[in-house]
Amino acid sequence: MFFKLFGLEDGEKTKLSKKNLSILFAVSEVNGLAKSGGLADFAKSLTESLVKLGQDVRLVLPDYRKIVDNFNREVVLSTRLEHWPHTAYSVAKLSMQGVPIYCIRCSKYFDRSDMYEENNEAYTDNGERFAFFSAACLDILPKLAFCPNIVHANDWQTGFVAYFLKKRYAETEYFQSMRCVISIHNAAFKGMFTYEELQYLPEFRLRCVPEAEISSTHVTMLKAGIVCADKINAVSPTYAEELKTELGSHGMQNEFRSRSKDFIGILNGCDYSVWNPEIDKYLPKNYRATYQSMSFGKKVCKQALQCEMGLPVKNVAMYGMVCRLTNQKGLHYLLPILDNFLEFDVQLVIIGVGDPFWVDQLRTISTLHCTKFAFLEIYDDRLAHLIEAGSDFFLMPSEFEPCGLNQMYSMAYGTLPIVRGVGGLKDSVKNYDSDSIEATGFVFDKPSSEALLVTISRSLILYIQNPKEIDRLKLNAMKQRFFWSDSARKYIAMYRSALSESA
Ligand SMILES: Nc1ncnc2c1ncn2[C@@H]1O[C@H](COP(=O)(O)OP(=O)(O)O[C@H]2O[C@H](CO)[C@@H](O)[C@H](O)[C@H]2O)[C@@H](O)[C@H]1O
Repeated sequence: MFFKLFGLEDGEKTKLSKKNLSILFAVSEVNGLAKSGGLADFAKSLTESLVKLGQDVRLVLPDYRKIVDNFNREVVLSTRLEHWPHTAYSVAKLSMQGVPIYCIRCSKYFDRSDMYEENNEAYTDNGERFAFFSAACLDILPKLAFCPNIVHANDWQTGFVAYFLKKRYAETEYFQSMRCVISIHNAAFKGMFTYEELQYLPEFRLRCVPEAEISSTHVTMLKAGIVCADKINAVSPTYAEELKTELGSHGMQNEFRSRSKDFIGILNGCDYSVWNPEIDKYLPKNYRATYQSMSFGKKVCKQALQCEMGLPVKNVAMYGMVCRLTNQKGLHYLLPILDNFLEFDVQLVIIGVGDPFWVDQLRTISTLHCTKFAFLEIYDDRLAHLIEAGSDFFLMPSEFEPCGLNQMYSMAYGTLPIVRGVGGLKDSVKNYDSDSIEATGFVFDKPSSEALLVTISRSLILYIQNPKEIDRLKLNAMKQRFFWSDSARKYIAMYRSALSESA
């Protein structure tokens, strides 16, 4: 079926399937080393799944200061980038769960407190930093004698990988059989810079790079990736469709539409070795998908969550939310109705870091409703797991959501997601109002606070009036499976189609 998706015939499928692929996976964060959000989960889980399916995958990321040095890292290369006058760099190699990882070590760019920003201000030289990283991703290949079939770029930070492969290395034999794919995790972040900021790149000195240009003064790294990659995917089928529309494309509908033949959606998976209430080391009580185990386990976890967040320990509907505090996550739908919502007999827990505008408001409202609403400005893995387990409902009223992972994590923990029907949320949550038998959560469509309030109220009424039905839905949700191995197979099909079409 996946081969059909890309128009390959069965004969070709057999021929191509015989050989495992080698893949360089270029990404700006990976869970376990450096994480700011879902991109890091994606990088770790997909590369591990590809390795389990027999592919030779090597990951490359910047060697940030925050990467803790408890791996046995070996420096395998010390070199410098041609055309990049002052920047010597080295490559430290480590291995995580069977995936070799090359860390690009360049103190000028990456030995800083954080990855992209400090005190909510993006680093002013991010263009230079990630242009350098993208160039280094390819520069290391002949020097390390690794000649992958596929270079897999992710989001704007590695958009120039595709550009360099297509342009800078077009005539270089070593690179000629390599093909590039790019995954779009969030097209709202485009990596927009002036030509001025990219003057280290000889190609940009004449200020005429149509592949990346969006005006006479500015370029975006994401556009370069979309224009130059052989294949493109968004992280859910619905987001792939949204990206071709004016409303959902973050202003890039023309670029996405012009590549529609090479553009598909592949839904992310859920890593059940990490997000599984049966084995989760962060929970005070583990549980599985049977009525007794789930209701007792979730009750203990709810009490632990209430204690930890300073809320009264009582049997009450618990709503949870864990996210980066940005406009994307729909806080502008939630905040106007919070006072109303908190008049009900409910509790709400939110943790997140991000925009001070949202932090201040959440803090103020939580002080006013301190017996019902706890907010912590914190990034904390353990608490994220406890919220998933101890809540009855998980809020994701996103403005847009390329895929979303927390709704999948919620379902695994028997916590019903309340989501807006966009992107991957639409593709992964079955709405109670559309199919009450198969339902795994609640979905609303209208981008409004009222629509969210109606849906939350509906979930609460069901919780109070028909707790057995809620438990049935929770068990439904726990039995859902979004395997990374399924996603990985679709990526392999995309890689093969990139290779076969250009062969
Ligand atoms: N305060 C906190 N404490 C602990 N953990 C926290 C946290 N805030 C966030 N996280 C964690 O960060 C991850 C967030 O993942 P998401 O996919 O929901 O969103 P994100 O928008 O970052 O990712 C983008 O990329 C991914 C991957 O493709 C897409 O699914 C998504 O739609 C797209 O926006 C989860 O693992 C979550 O638990």
